[in-house]
Amino acid sequence: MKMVSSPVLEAKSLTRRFGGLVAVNAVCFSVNPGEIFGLIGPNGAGKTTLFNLVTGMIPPSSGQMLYNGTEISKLRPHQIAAKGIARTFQNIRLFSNLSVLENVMIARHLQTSSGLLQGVIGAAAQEEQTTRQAALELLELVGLSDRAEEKSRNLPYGEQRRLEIARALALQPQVLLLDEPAAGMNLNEKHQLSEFIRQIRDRFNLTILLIEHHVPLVMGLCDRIAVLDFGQLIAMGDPAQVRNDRAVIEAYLGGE
Ligand SMILES: Nc1ncnc2c1ncn2[C@@H]1O[C@H](COP(=O)(O)OP(=O)(O)OP(=O)(O)O)[C@@H](O)[C@H]1O
Repeated sequence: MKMVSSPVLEAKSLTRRFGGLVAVNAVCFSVNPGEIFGLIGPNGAGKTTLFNLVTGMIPPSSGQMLYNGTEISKLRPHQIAAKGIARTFQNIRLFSNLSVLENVMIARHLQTSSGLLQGVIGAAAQEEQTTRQAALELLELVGLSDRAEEKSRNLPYGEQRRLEIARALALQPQVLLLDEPAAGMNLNEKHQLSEFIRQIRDRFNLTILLIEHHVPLVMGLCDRIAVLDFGQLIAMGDPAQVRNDRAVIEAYLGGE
């Protein structure tokens, strides 16, 4: 008999209003362990709002978000991150004056027992060394180890995006949310990114949600795709199902 695993994430009629606008409207979906789950839709469809709901940046107006079967909708963003849901942002958010290595180490400190303060004052030298080593390994993984001492603001855009992913991975998440990870990348970089996302999924046993406008990347990478339009989920399925869905073609793909 085939084992059916329970979902890592489950949205139950998740709704978010901004005044009269329903940015996310009674959205239901679940994401299985190890899936790469894509979220697409026209500008303003509610994709980032949905990410903000999953990560606790904003509370839902109604509905629930479950993580491993437990409701997380009322938790603060740092509590949700500590539980194992990490993210990157559409507009890169790095500590621009800190080095590449420090950007990753700071995230990692949040996960270690003695915490940020002790790490900074060096009270836990052993742990500091471990944190540094782990951060360097992550930089190696994203191909940035030779930029470790550079201030992050000096990196080109594509490298800043990869640094953001390294920083999110430093939280040792179970779930990783990527908001337009390929934005601003050329075709070759997009290809590499796609391969990289698969690699980190396999290596860290991640479940990945990603928002992405580049349709070929989404279709080639994702196991399943959800399509939002005006806050509503208009389709969900594997890439072939979504590509051939009439409502999706009308709302989104037709304009590509
Ligand atoms: N804080 C806010 N206050 C008011 N309206 C908001 C807020 N955040 C988002 N919205 C509105 O909610 C709708 C959904 O926005 P959202 O950014 O989630 O869309 P999106 O699908 O991520 O778009 P894009 O692809 O352009 O990033 C839009 O109409 C937007 O203007």
